[in-house]
Amino acid sequence: MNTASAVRAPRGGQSPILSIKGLSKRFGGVAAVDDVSLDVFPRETLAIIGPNGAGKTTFYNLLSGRMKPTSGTIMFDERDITGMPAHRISRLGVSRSFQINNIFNEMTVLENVEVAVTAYRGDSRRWLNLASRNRRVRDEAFELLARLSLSGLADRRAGVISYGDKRLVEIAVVLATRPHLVLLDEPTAGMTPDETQRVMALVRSLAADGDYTFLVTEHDMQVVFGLADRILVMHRGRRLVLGSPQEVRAHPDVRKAYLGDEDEEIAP
Ligand SMILES: Nc1ncnc2c1ncn2[C@@H]1O[C@H](COP(=O)(O)OP(=O)(O)OP(=O)(O)O)[C@@H](O)[C@H]1O
Repeated sequence: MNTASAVRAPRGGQSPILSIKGLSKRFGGVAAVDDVSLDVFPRETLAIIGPNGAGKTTFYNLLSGRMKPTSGTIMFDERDITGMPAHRISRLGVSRSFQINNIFNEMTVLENVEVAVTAYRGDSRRWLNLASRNRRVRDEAFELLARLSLSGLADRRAGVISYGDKRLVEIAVVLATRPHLVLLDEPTAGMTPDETQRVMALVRSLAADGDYTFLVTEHDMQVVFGLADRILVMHRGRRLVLGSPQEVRAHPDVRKAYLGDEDEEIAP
């Protein structure tokens, strides 16, 4: 059981940070996302699960602006972001990490984070001279690396660090854009058990201390049940069940439609 969920579960009266109504995306005859409505509350961690083809990736593509929905609305922080281009959504505070590593292998770990900090800042610090601007970017990048226990790797070339560390650097790059809503795409895929534990501890501590709301797609049920305050189960594009880990684990439709009869898969 996720003990943090009792503290961070959405409270009555709290405004959602993300409010989705009747969201659909069709590809010809296929409804990849089919009339999904959902509220996500500040500082909760919501896992999105479902079998292959359930619509998880398409759902992320709609939220991050990579695809425009066929119908429905997406409100983020009380602003309508439906169909907005990805760069504008990212500027508003929605950031997405990808399953595939997208950091620069030839640069050091620190430089990778500095690039992200600089890109986020744009020209907002034009008034500073170059030296102090660089120093501030470096300080912020160092701070992020420390937060993720990556300081020891700051001067290593990103191409030579372990796969698990690369994924953590990627999370640092995502956080450098100062998001409020973070979309994590299979954050522990391909990781060793130790690396998986590190990522889980990191997400838990960021969710507990920081001003972050996480959506997490993940196939590893131990990770899902270990991290999530609530779980959305998708099936054939539709919202099948939304509830606490306990509710989802006990729900007969989840076992039938998603997990089949393989009970051990849902019991972490
Ligand atoms: N660009 C596209 N063109 C046509 N069909 C698509 C496209 N993208 C997704 N689909 C279809 O939409 C459905 C949902 O796919 P999606 O990739 O969103 O599912 P998923 O839950 O992310 O699956 P997985 O766990 O395998 O990544 C599938 O039937 C898929 O074939």
